Amino acid sequence: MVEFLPDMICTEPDMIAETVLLPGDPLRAKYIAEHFLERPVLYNTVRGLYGYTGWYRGSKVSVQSTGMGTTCIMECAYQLIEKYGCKNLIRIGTSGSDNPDIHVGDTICSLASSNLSNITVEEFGTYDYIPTGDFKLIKMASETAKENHLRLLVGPTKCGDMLYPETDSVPSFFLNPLSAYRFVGDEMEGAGLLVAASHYEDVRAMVMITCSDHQIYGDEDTPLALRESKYTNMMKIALEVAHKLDEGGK
Ligand SMILES: O=P(O)(O)O[C@H]1O[C@H](CO)[C@@H](O)[C@H]1O
Ligand SMILES: O=c1cc[nH]c(=O)[nH]1
Repeated sequence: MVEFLPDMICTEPDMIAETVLLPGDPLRAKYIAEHFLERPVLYNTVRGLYGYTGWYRGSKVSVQSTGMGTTCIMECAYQLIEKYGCKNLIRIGTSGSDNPDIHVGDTICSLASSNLSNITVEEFGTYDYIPTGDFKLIKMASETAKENHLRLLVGPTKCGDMLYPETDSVPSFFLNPLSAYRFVGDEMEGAGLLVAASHYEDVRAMVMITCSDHQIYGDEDTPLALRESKYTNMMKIALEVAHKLDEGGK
């Protein structure tokens, strides 16, 4: 077993389920545990990264908050996989978007996470590695959304280290050309999770996000206080996928 210091997740070996939902925000983890899970147990409070395990429709499911950024989610993913044997990692985050076809509240599933963060440069050098979501999980999410009459948009997303890039401090070539590629969402952890999971043959990962604010339709933005609780469609789809995986992936 690889030893990680400092630990981000400290609990007993069998406390965490094979399928883990991963919101960045610890209070979103708390909301899901309190509103969707039966008999939830808080198993982690290290660094305020709440982690809960409970039962959803008879299936054991965990919800572990990751904090913000690719480094945090990668460390969480490695610890979940190496120390706790987790197999299915599903991010459930929030995002911005500069795509005119996307609106605040839309639920998105990332096909591939185009990476503006330094993590892949460090690992792959000039080799253009493209972090992609697991096909089986994406297919399950897509079918689950359809079965439940929920809208789910599947497409490429962007992952960067800056939440609010300031136009006066970032060169315009960094910002503008990318908006022409019609990424469906823009967040800060997706590529980290997909790269971390790609190191393990038997681990699957998927990135789901809900658009919480929009670069074109700024008047639609979700108030901060509602960002823990508002994205229930994404939560339901992810929990149903976790349940299906527990039932044998049907
Ligand atoms: O809502 P979460 O999951 O934290 O995700 C998004 O929200 C944070 C920025 O507000 C970043 O972590 C971004 O990726
Ligand atoms: O990463 C994020 C998350 C929410 N909204 C954004 O604009 N970016």
